[in-house]
Order: sequence, then C-alpha cells, then structure tokens
Amino acid sequence: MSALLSVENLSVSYRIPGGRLRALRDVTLSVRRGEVLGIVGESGCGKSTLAAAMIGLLPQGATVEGGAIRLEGEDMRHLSPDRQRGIRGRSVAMVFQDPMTAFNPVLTIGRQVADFTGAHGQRLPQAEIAAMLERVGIPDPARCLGRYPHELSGGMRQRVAIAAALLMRPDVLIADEPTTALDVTMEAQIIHLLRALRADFDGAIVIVTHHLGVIAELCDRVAVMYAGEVVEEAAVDDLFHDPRHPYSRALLACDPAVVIPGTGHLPTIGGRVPDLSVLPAGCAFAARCPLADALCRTSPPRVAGQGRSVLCHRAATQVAP
Ligand SMILES: Nc1ncnc2c1ncn2[C@@H]1O[C@H](COP(=O)(O)OP(=O)(O)OP(=O)(O)O)[C@@H](O)[C@H]1O
Repeated sequence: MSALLSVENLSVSYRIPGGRLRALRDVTLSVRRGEVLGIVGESGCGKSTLAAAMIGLLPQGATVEGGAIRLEGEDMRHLSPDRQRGIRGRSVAMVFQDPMTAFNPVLTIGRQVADFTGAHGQRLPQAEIAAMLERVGIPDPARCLGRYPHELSGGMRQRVAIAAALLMRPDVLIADEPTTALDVTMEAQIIHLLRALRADFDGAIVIVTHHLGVIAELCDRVAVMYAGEVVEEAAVDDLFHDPRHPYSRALLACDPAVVIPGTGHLPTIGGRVPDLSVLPAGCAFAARCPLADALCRTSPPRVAGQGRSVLCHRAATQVAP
C-alpha cells in the first residue's frame, strides 16, 4: 500500500541570533493507512519540529530548507494557504502534549469542540459530539460539554482533545507527546484508549514520544531520531530485539525497565546532544558512541540497510557495543 503521509529529505532550520540551528536534516519517512508510526528520541532531537512540519504548522523563524511533505502524493508545501488550512485539522489532525494549552479557559468544552469542528467546515450535531466523547471514555458526555477546561483532569482533557481530532475524521492523526503531561495512571489509560481506537481508525497515526514504553505499546514501526536526523527506522519488534544503531541501543539500555545489575542505578547515555547550530563534521553521535572511529568523526554516514534503515558507518559490521 502506498504512503498516506510522507516526508522526503526534509530539512528545517530555525533562525537564531548569529546563525541558524539545523533542527531537521534530510529526514525521510512515511506512514501508510492503518499503520502507527512512532518517532522517538531525546529532548531536542527534532521530534516536535517534525510533527509541526507534518501538519504545516512550523513556528515563526523556522525555514524549510528543502524536501517535501506529501499527503497522498501531493506536496503540501505547494498548496494554496486556503487548501493547507483545509488539510490541517481535517485531513491531518494533531493532539498536543498539554491539552490545557490547546483549550480556551473561559469557554465551555462543548462550545470549543463545536467551534473547532465548525472552523473546519463541519457543523456537527451535539449528539454526534457526545457520542464521540463517550467513545473516548468520558463517562457523562452531556455534563462534560457544559464544563470548563480547568474542571476536567489532565487525562479527561486529553480524551476531549483526541475526540475533537477524531470528529474531523482525519486521514492522519499526529499525537505529539500525548501522555507526557499525565501521571502514570492516566498515561496508562490514554495508551489503552489509543490502542482501542487504532482498531477502528482506518487512517494512519504518528506518535511522537521520548518514551520507549509508548512505542512498544502502540506502534508498528519506529523512527529513532538523533540531532535532527532519523538514525534508524525499523519495525518495532526488530528495534526492540535487534537495535542496530549505537544510539538506538543506548536508548534501549536507558529504559527504566533496565537497571544496572547490583547497583539499582539506571544507565544513562554519557555526553549530550551536539549544538545543532555548530554540528560536527562527521556523525553527530560520534562523540557519545562507543564504536566511533576516525571515519565516524570526519565523514557523515549514509543510510545503510535493506528493509530497515540505519544511519551509521558501523551498522554493516554489526559490532556489539
Ligand atoms: N522556535 C524555535 N526557535 C529556535 N530554535 C528552536 C525552536 N523550536 C525548537 N528549536 C530548537 O530545535 C531543536 C529541535 O527541537 P524540537 O522541539 O523539535 O525537539 P524535540 O525532540 O521535540 O524536543 P522536546 O522533546 O524537548 O520537545 C532544539 O535544539 C530546539 O532548541
């Protein structure tokens, strides 16, 4: 099946005082109908910039330096602003990390959901809105519609945000850190909800997270990002059982489920993500990589591998760390 949403060789930079910060470099990935793609990586590696680019909502100061973002083959960057607005929310809908920031505190939930769907050309009957709230697990939808955002828990607000997105019947649902602002119990409930929804949502879902547990629970495929690049893309099972990029291995080794035997301490990845405004000449991970050699430090790697892609000089040699 062909890609529903794809990003091809996408490069995005931000203007910063004295230069530019290269937030995305040559990113290529795609998601098909019925598929859930996870995007994972440490803070600052470009996940949110990628999600924003996918829905055409890059912040001021961001420039697309090259590449394409295609919805069913059509490059969204070449569409008129009107058509782009039509696609946002309707064909591609987004759920944000903290739904409180997405809601207006002085309007009721019902008014806001109606305004949101109305803004995208759909005047939906209250009954349909209430039915969707019920479907996402809101116990008394009619009462919820009359409440203000601060009267709901974080988990309930996130359910409303998911319902509002789904009411648009989008082809692609992008969820940017949908559980990060929630406590552990609510996080588990939202993961459970997204799992249930994927069974009867026939579009594609993209989930951005720094949490490997969310990837394991929800996704079919995963793109691991580091310093603005996709360093590995693989089926979720393949990544968890046989990570090939040294950064993917390091991320898995830092999973809270993994504790250094005998110490009770969590392993961490030594060093830090490079400054994206002054990138090193070679591989961006070389300074932290246990396998790096002279080639890694001087020459940028190219994508290698069939069926799964790995951006690493050493991937072909498969040397374990
Ligand atoms: N508006 C902006 N102006 C300048 N730099 C920005 C802007 N937004 C993000 N950046 C920078 O771009 C890089 C990528 O940030 P981005 O938020 O996309 O990463 P992320 O992986 O989503 O991180 P997080 O999980 O912390 O949100 C970072 O170095 C960040 O500081």
